Amino acid sequence: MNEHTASFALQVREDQCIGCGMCVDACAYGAIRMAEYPEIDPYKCRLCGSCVQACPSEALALNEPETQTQISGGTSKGIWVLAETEADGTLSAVTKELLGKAAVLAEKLHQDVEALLIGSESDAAVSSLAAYGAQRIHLAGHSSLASFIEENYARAAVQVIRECRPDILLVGATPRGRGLSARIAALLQTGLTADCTELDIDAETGLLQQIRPAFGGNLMATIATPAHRPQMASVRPGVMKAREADPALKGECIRHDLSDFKCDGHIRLLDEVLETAGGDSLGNSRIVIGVGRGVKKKETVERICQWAKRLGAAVAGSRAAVEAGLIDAHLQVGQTGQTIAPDLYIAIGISGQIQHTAGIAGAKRIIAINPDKTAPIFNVADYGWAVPVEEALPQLMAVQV
Ligand SMILES: Cc1cc2nc3c(=O)[nH]c(=O)nc-3n(C[C@H](O)[C@H](O)[C@H](O)COP(=O)(O)OP(=O)(O)OC[C@H]3O[C@@H](n4cnc5c(N)ncnc54)[C@H](O)[C@@H]3O)c2cc1C
Repeated sequence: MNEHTASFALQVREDQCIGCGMCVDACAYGAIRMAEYPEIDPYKCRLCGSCVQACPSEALALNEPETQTQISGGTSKGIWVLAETEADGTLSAVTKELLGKAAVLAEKLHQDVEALLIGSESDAAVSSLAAYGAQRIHLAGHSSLASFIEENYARAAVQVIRECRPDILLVGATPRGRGLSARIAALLQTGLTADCTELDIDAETGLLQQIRPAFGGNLMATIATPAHRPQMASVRPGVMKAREADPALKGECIRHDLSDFKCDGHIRLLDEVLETAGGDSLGNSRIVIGVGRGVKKKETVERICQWAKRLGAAVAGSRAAVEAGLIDAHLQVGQTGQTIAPDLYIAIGISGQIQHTAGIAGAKRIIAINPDKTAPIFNVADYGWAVPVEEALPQLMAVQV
């Protein structure tokens, strides 16, 4: 067997290999190179099994359970958070929130909170990670990680994770984190529960309970990863609570040697374009006005936008409002849109289906404006006004702020 078999699911039985090279031809990913025996690149191999089928001498075999058990060995330790930074190098809000939850989990498991920061060694981010509770900060720096390329970041993360074997890895379900976490989980052959709304530890088994809405929000599913490590979960921004930062806290910094790190090579960054669509500002706004299908007219949405400007509020919308062309898709709030936690959410013409309210669960106060008194939005609203938007808006706009 070659060197990959201990940590990789595709085995090469050298004593059976006749050196025909049919596996090389069969591989659609260019993952096999013929030396004396086939050499598998674990980063390129997708475990599709084409080479196994093509091999006339049964010299290749997929051995998933054995590999996964080995990765899952009993030595996994540490609640890790995959840190994400903003363009200015500061820590993203979701990273702080995940560190807050990691501290709660770590206390239950008597383990440490650790953070993995890829590509950046920004002092601000490192001291911030420590201040928010990371006891150990793993830095994975390399020239090819200066810009975010998902494939390269995933490989770097996997290299460090294989070395340190964390028990749990939490990732922000941001546009970056979603793709990255999926790649990391696939490379490590472990499970990943995306978009968790709650995390806990099972008192009996010590397993991470990964809780999220399922079947269109009709039930809450609790998912566990009993046989693989790390147990991976992604969490949307705004769902968990960050703990207070303590600048006096100092974390241990561990720089990982990635000198022999090989980047994917398939993807080259040609240009970076600044995203100005405004979706980010939604997450940072203290007041958000949600537009629903009940608003009906574009002109009414424009008037709501004028009112929002006066209030210093951002405007978002329901999926039905997006589908009706009233609101841009990147401003959709809910299960398949953004999760927000403003101080005040004003829902206008929104019925309040679970798929929408899943995105505003963290809002401190909710005001609902809807002529239908039986609309479910009133069940979650702190204040309700059962009038049509056409009647409410002129009165709201007349109020001096
Ligand atoms: C898998 C899945 C994922 C989904 N993800 C999301 C998601 O991320 N976000 C999301 O929002 N939805 C999502 N949905 C859709 C969701 O189920 C609802 O269909 C949607 O939220 C309804 O939007 P709405 O409240 O604007 O429209 P409606 O349900 O049509 O409600 C319109 C409301 O406007 C009121 N109204 C009528 N006239 C007026 C008036 N003149 N003034 C004021 N109010 C008025 C009505 O009384 C009604 O309550 C998802 C659905 C599925 C199945």
